[in-house]
Amino acid sequence: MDRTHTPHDLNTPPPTAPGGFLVSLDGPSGVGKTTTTQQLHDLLAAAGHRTVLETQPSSSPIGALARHSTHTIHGLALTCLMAADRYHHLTTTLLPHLAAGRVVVCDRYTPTAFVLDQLDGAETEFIASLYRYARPADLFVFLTASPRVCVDRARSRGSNYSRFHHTDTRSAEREQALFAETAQRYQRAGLPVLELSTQALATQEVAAHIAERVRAELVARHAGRGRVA
Ligand SMILES: Nc1ncnc2c1ncn2[C@@H]1O[C@H](COP(=O)(O)OP(=O)(O)OP(=O)(O)O)[C@@H](O)[C@H]1O
Ligand SMILES: Cc1cn([C@H]2C[C@H](O)[C@@H](COP(=O)(O)O)O2)c(=O)[nH]c1=O
Repeated sequence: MDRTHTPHDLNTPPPTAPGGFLVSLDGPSGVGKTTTTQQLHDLLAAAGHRTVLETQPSSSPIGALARHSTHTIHGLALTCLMAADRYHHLTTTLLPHLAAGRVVVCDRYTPTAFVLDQLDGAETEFIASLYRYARPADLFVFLTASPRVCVDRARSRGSNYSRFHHTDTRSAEREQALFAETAQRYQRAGLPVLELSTQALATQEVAAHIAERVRAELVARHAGRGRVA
């Protein structure tokens, strides 16, 4: 890995991001998405990137409805509600940020749909066609940890308001398996995927690792080398 310009080199301007850069973080409940997203945002901003932090479901009225309705809305209705929020979020918020050249760090994106919508009965072909027009992320980060660790973290954090905030290991195992399948699906499709365990690394280290990959992708893009493998 090229370490000549780490995110901590505040004296060297970071590579710019014409067209913006979208990095999404997905993974099972309790794996550390929200914590890592915040730290990644802060790290990139400290390195001089124009960075915004976004979350899905979004903060719009559609997103608020989706986020707080997992106990009352099920199956395809929830799948479609999440898709409505995601497209609304894209057109009103994510795409304008990207057009302005910002680095957007997003807590959950389309990979979550492949997992949670499947858990609710949707077929993968249906989910794939639903998101045919969604701009892919420039880097899809999949955070991993053992189901036991995820359940323990979610339990100790509290505030488990959703039926997808699993507090039993069997559900967490199923969720973890679907995230692993989804990461493979994205890789097979040629999309840029980074799988990273949060089990052995402190949150700062996880965020630093992702920030380094973002920088490497931007450097490669800048140099006309396309993407980091
Ligand atoms: N790398 C880590 N090492 C140890 N603990 C962590 C790590 N990352 C997050 N945590 C802790 O795990 C708990 C869950 O983290 P967080 O809320 O960020 O997970 P999440 O993936 O966003 O969960 P959910 O999808 O359920 O909202 C928090 O108490 C957080 O402090
Ligand atoms: C993006 C997305 C989210 N959900 C559900 C999963 C959770 O219940 C909430 C998100 O809250 P968290 O604090 O990030 O865990 O929304 C969903 O069902 N489908 C989706 O695509």
